[in-house]
This record gives sequence, C-alpha cells and structure tokens, in this order.
Amino acid sequence: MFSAFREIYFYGCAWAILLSLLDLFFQNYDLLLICHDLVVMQTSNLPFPRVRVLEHVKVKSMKMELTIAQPDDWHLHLRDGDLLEAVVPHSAKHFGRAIVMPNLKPPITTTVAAIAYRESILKVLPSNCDFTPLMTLYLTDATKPEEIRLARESGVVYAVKLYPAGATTNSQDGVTDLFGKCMPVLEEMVKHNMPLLVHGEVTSPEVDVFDREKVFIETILTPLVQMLPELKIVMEHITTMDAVKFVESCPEGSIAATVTPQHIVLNRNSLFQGGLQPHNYCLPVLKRETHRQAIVSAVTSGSKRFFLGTDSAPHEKRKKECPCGCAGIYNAPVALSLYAKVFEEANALDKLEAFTSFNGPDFYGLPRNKTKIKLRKTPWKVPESFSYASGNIIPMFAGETLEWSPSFD
Ligand SMILES: NC(=O)N[C@@H](CC(=O)O)C(=O)O
Ligand SMILES: [Zn+2]
Ligand SMILES: [Zn+2]
Repeated sequence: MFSAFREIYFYGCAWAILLSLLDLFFQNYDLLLICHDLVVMQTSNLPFPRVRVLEHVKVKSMKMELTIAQPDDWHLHLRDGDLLEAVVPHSAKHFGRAIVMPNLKPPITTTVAAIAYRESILKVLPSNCDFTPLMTLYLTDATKPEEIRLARESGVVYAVKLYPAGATTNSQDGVTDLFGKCMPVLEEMVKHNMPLLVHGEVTSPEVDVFDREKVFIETILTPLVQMLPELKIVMEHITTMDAVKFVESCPEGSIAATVTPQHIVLNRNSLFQGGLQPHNYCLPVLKRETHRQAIVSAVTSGSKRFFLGTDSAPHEKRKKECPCGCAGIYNAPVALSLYAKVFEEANALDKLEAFTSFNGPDFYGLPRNKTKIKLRKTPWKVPESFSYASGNIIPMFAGETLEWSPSFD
C-alpha cells in the first residue's frame, strides 16, 4: 500500500516536471501543476496518474492556488445606516460589482431613491476600493412604465426586482397580482432591455413552504415567459431541481439563475442539526439533499445560465436569535471560500471562474472584470461575529475553519 502510494507520488512528480517544462517551452497555457495529494486522489481508480491541466491553476510549494478574474455578486443585501457601513467592506473586499437589492424600509421604488441609496453606499466604501454598486428598483402594484424609462436613463439602475407581497423580508410592499397589475411595466422593461429579478415563491398559505418555488414556476414564470418571451429574467437564489430544469429549458441569454453558497453547501437538515439553527434560516428555505445535488450539478456543468449571487442578507444577531427570527444568512465573508469548496468537491475547479466572474456580466451585457483575485488553499477561521454600532452580525459558518482563502496578492 505504502509503496504503491510512493510510486504514484513520484510518477505524479515526473509528470508535473514534464508539464512545467512544456509550459516553459511553449508558453501556451497558464500552467498548472496539481499538488501531490490531488494527483494521488485522482489516481486512485486509474492505472497511472492523471495530471489535469486547468487554466489558471498554479501550484507553488505544494499549495494549490487559483487565479481568477475578480468575481461579482449578482444578488446582495447591503441594508442602510450603520449596518450598511458594517457589511460593505466585506463584499467590497472580494467582489468588483454587486446587484444591490432594494428591499429597504421604505423600499427603493424610484430611480431618485436608487440614486440616493447608491450615494450612501459609495460614501461608506473603504478607501482605495473600486467596488461598484449596481442598483435595482423594487416593483410594486403602482410602479409606472415611465419609471422604467427614468431608471434606464439614469445609467445606475440595472434591474427591477419582483417580490411577491409577503414572500420574504421587507416584501410587504411587493406585488399582489403580477399579471393584473404589472404588465405595462414589464412591457416597458422589454423595450429597455431591463432584466426582471424574481424572488420565485408563491405566498398562498395552502402551498407547503418547501413547494413554493415549484408552484411559482408553474403558475407565474411559465406563463410569463410565454407572454413576454423577450423579457430577460433572473430567477434569484434557486433552491430546487425544478428551478434548474426550468432555467435549462429556456433559451440561453433570456433566463438565468443566481445560486447562493448556502443552497449548494447545506441541505434542510442544517436547519435542525443539534437544535434549531436560526443562522441557517433563509428564504427560499433550504431544501432536501436531492435538490442541493441538482443545483451543484447545474453550476459545475459549465452552463452559462447560472452565476454567483450570494444573497448575503445580514440581520442584527437579536433579530435572528429570537422567537420570530428573520430570514437571511450573512455569507459575504465566506461566500468565495464556499463556492471554491463546492467546485473542488465536484472536481470542477476549471469551471469556477465562469460561474463567479463571466456568466453574470455576460448575461447583463456588462464587461468582465479585468482585475484578478487569488484563491489559495490555506485554512482560515471564520470570525464568531462582527460587531458594529447597533450590535453584532453572525456570519455563516461562524467560528469554523474553511479551506479556501481569497486574496489579491
Ligand atoms: N434571503 C433571505 O432570507 N432574506 C433576504 C430577502 C430575500 O432575498 O428573499 C433579506 O433581505 O433578508
Ligand atoms: Zn429573495
Ligand atoms: Zn435576497
């Protein structure tokens, strides 16, 4: 057993040396050599070591390191006031741009409000940081088509968000009847090529909480796509294989989906493991393992229809740990580490960059980021909490050790 291991290891090294010489000679790939444990892992069921050539993967002193274009976050809650100030640095540290959700109190329903909110975000950005907030409007029954024109002309509003009234945090002013009240606005959005971002859950009390996404697809999204095939739609934070199938059945470039870290790392057992876990509670609620696996397969397949959207949704600790806790997981500090872990486990690190950094801007028709970021396999401990003026925020995986660390150097 031991000698077999050594043989594989040395053979792996010989391949590694040969590949690096080839790289030096031809300069035609970004090099990569896989660290020895990965070589061994990959050879367990092969007669000889297979050294995979991944774009942008470099190994230095037996440590794995990935260099990828800087990711963007296509679904982010930044809040306002001192909470905004507390969380902005965590997103700005890793992401180049973010689609900023409009579910404040009161919600961002006009272009004027979106411009003011954008200013308040820019004001609290750490210095030497070129994070760009991409603003959104909160759709209501009363939104006028004219507002869409203003939004497009502003140059700072990139999408309109549909919250079915009562579906999630601060959605009470959302839409009560999309087909009855919002068709003129949606038609205007088609004219201006303005994407509709959807929180895809029905709210009827008779529909089981675990079926709300599936029923939304059947009763709202499917007819909507038939009525307005030219409307660009992003199904936000998908949680089910039904959503994967729906998105895959639509033409590429017209319907896409964002995927959060929690919905590909956790299943619904995590809500109850060792007692009720309020910090794993978000909406749409975590689903069973088969759904998690379907989403992992979709995002690691290389499909352009899926891209990174953390849905990082901070709430002060006492609003999570109380008799009627809020939905929302604060994942901004850990998101990239978790996405890398999932892609690594699926043996698909070569697909990670498209998911984090290419598919989103391509769908929105925006340029890809030029800056690069590194992901190193260096374990780090997630802080237990982040304190700020009004209290504390508990991040996802608080106090736990994660394998992948993002950095710029
Ligand atoms: N995802 C959540 O559980 N919560 C979000 C709202 C949302 O994205 O639905 C929030 O604003 O807290
Ligand atoms: Zn939502
Ligand atoms: Zn959200």
